[in-house]
Amino acid sequence: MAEPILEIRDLRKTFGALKATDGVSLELRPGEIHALIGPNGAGKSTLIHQISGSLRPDSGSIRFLGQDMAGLDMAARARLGLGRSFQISSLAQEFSALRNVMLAVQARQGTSFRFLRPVMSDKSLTEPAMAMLERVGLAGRAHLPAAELSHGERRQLEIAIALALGSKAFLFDEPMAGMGPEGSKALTRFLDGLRHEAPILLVEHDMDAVFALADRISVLVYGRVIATGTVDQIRNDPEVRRAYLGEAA
Ligand SMILES: Nc1ncnc2c1ncn2[C@@H]1O[C@H](COP(=O)(O)OP(=O)(O)OP(=O)(O)O)[C@@H](O)[C@H]1O
Repeated sequence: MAEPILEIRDLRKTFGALKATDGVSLELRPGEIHALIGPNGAGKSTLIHQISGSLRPDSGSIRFLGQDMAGLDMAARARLGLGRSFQISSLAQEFSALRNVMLAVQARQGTSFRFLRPVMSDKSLTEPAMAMLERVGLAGRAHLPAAELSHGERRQLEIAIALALGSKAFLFDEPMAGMGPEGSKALTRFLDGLRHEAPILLVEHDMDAVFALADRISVLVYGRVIATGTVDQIRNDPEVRRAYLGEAA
């Protein structure tokens, strides 16, 4: 089997007496969407924060592309290709969608002396940025300020930025939240294709999206993974049904 892109071993994080992450191990493999589901407060976001580097684990290890992430901050992890779905507030709201993606292209190129040229006519930035916007279906909105985009369009823009940064794996924390049914369907189709570019660790409450997309699902309850398996295995797991899915699954 191919080497995992992301490998988490026995991760632990407590907040006072609360074991928010209680010995979690999981892997993200090339080409897969691995969904992380579980009830409110199970510790899904806490896990994502530890992987992205905004929260330090008490113990355990996180390896990305074979490298130990301990001691690396969020920016260093992003530079290595760990793409997080950004908080919407991190978009430069007054800048156009195109300009937002150009900033990411520029960050990846790490070029200097850029200031000698007018940025918006610099094709080495505009062309790749426009290509990313086309990929996520936002080319027609390229010149609108981020602030004027709809909720769903901002999500698409965040993904374009993650792509422009050259992400080798994506961490998405509830990308469907706040999307209408049409937006969710469109994003589901998009994520379906995105897995071939880079695998996705997907935290999501929308079970239709999870069941449509996931190659594997891990179920987190009280900070512990109680099951990992395919959609069918998880749907038919009696413990999962009891703890989370109920009889509706
Ligand atoms: N900074 C913090 N300090 C103290 N407790 C925290 C902190 N962050 C999270 N928690 C607690 O850790 C537990 C896990 O929270 P977390 O947000 O990771 O759950 P979740 O599975 O993402 O929930 P949801 O599905 O509602 O987003 C919760 O009991 C939460 O109250």
